[in-house]
Amino acid sequence: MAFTAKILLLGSGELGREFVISAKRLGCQVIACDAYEGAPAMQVADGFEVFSMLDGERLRAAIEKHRPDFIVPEVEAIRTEVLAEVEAEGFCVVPSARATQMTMNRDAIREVAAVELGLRTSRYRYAESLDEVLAGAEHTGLPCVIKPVMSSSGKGQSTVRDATDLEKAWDYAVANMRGDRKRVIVEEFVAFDYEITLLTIRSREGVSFCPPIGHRQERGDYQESWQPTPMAPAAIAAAQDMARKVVDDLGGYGLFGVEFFVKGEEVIFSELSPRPHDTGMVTLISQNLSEFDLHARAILGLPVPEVVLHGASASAVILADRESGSFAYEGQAEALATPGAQVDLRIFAKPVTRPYRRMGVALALAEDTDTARRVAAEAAGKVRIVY
Ligand SMILES: Nc1ncnc2c1ncn2[C@@H]1O[C@H](COP(=O)(O)OP(=O)(O)OP(=O)(O)O)[C@@H](O)[C@H]1O
Ligand SMILES: NCC(=O)N[C@@H]1O[C@H](COP(=O)([O-])[O-])[C@@H](O)[C@H]1O
Ligand SMILES: [Mg+2]
Repeated sequence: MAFTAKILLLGSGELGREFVISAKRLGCQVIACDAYEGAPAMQVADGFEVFSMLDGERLRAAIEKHRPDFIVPEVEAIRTEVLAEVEAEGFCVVPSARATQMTMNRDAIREVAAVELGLRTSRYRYAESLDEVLAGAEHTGLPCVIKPVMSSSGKGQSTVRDATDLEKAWDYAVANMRGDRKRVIVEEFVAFDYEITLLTIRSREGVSFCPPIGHRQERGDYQESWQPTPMAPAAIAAAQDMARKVVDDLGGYGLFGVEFFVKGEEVIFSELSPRPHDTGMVTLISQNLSEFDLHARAILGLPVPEVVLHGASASAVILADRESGSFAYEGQAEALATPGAQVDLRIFAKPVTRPYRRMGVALALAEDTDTARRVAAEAAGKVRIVY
């Protein structure tokens, strides 16, 4: 078979699944990798490999076995030293080995953003012991947010309002971190008016942006997102300016999800993913090209036209509430018939459930954002996981 390019996907969750579909539509061959068999992206890929992305030897072996044209990270926690090595040997790491290295560790990207690029961020300190956590909280003040330097989707993250809870937050962060560095970031709690993800595309043609995505998080994990979200022109311009600086610094081609907090006139940089973002799943219904299509185009060196919004849209998550390896879905018909908007579903077909694990999303396209949010949430609520 003649493929346009061979892609090795590192991480095979729901974001990878949609990326595989986009890349395969453009004629790519995709080998999907993750730590467990039957991962969402593996189900739609040409081949798969099962190993931990943090296992450097297995990672290198997979790269040497498949010799892909593009290595596309889909998760944060990867043995990025191997990516730097293979990039030096001539492999193409998306968007760049440096981008994956910097964003995997909150301390690394924070230094780039706050120190090298001088972007506005929350006050912060790093800590490697309880004593350093206490000192960090002195510096940031309370409430503060404590996060392992390596984690995602809010894992190991907590907001501390009372100094007596700092020890619990430190223990929780250490118990839930990824990788082997016992280090946390202590951040000033930003009482923002709202937060956004600015999907930023860096391609051969330059840097471009999708309309800002608003979202709501619980336990550090996204619950619903919507697009567009009302934002003062000056605030959009400030966010775009910061996003451009960061992606130009990180380099390479692809789509990035750049996260900001907005408080009054102030736009505060939080962090970014050098890949499609979970809150960006709303683009599966809102845009002419989804964030996954845009990532694929930027990587492959194909034209990235201006994004056209179909209308006000929203996504809402479908979460599991317990551990199980035997379950089914019900209520899809009712969900898809929710009145007031065009509704769609993505069920990720993950093989097992866990409390709060994201199993699917409902999508809605409506007259206005409030309606889209309401319908998406209602539709998500109608999909039941029966154990
Ligand atoms: N300093 C802060 N002040 C106020 N809220 C915060 C702060 N840091 C994080 N949050 C809240 O927690 C959410 C998750 O934080 P963050 O994006 O840093 O975690 P994450 O684990 O990297 O999540 P993901 O991988 O899903 O992006 C933010 O979107 C925000 O709602
Ligand atoms: N915020 C990052 C994010 O949303 N990542 C997405 O979640 C998957 C892991 O899900 P799991 O924990 O249910 O296996 C990842 O593979 C990716 O698609
Ligand atoms: Mg985040």
